[in-house]
Amino acid sequence: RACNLSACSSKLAFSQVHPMWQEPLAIPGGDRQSPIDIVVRKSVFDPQLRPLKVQYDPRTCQQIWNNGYSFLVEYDDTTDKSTVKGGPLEDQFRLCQFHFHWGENNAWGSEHSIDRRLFPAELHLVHWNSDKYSLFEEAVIEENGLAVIAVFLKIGKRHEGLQKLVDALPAVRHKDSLVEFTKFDPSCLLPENIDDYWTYAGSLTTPPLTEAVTWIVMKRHIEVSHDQLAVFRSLLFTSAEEQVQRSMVNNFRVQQAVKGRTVRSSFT
Ligand SMILES: NS(=O)(=O)c1ccc(NCc2ccco2)c([N+](=O)[O-])c1
Ligand SMILES: [Zn+2]
Repeated sequence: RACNLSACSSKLAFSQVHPMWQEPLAIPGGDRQSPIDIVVRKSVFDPQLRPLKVQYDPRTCQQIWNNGYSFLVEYDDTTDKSTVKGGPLEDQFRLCQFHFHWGENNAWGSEHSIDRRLFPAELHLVHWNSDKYSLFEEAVIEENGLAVIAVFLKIGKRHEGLQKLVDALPAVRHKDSLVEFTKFDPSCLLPENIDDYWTYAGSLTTPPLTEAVTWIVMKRHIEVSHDQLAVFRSLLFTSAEEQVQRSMVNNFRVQQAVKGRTVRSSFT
């Protein structure tokens, strides 16, 4: 075991962090890109925003895989068992996956920021409009196709619910690795209060960057321990076959221009 590890460590020459991907020159539309900095004093309270209604069934949880950008926990979205509605949403949206973005240290890592404050990591719960479309792939190109709930992570006490996920990560260390992962209820990753949020019209933050997302950014963060987040950083961008392994860190996109958009708040 020890000798294998030493052979393994000599093979893994860790290079410095590369930009995750080249920002494309032409972006579809380009006037509602994500992520953004949310300037609190410029956000507009909208009393018509209703409370979010989140209904997740842990039995729809299927697998975890490393797609070379992040690790994704994927849900069975062939029925309306795990959904979100209300809030800024006119329709019902089905949960298809959740993933995170994080930094190489605790000073940064989130994609959105609040008055320029960055967090060490950010959770994205991705849903697609199942009232209007029949597949995620159809919804991802429509302007009202997706709804992503974003939750900031702060370093603090250990998050008991997250630990089951953290324990599964070594099995998906390399890009394209996948393991079965079941009976995980992602509502344990939501803050107690989900009534206070900001919402704005934006895009996917990785290719294809389509402007299909109603963003719902939670005002309240959740806490995870330093050690739990360190396991996220033990993942790799690279597949097992690649000579040079690169740590999966700083997998966030640079912030984009607000371009006249209004960020609404559900609270005063
Ligand atoms: N950081 S995010 O929540 O905006 C985001 C980004 C990309 C994708 N997917 C990339 C994609 C879509 C179609 C083909 O490939 C997803 N997602 O799939 O949930 C979410
Ligand atoms: Zn994301």
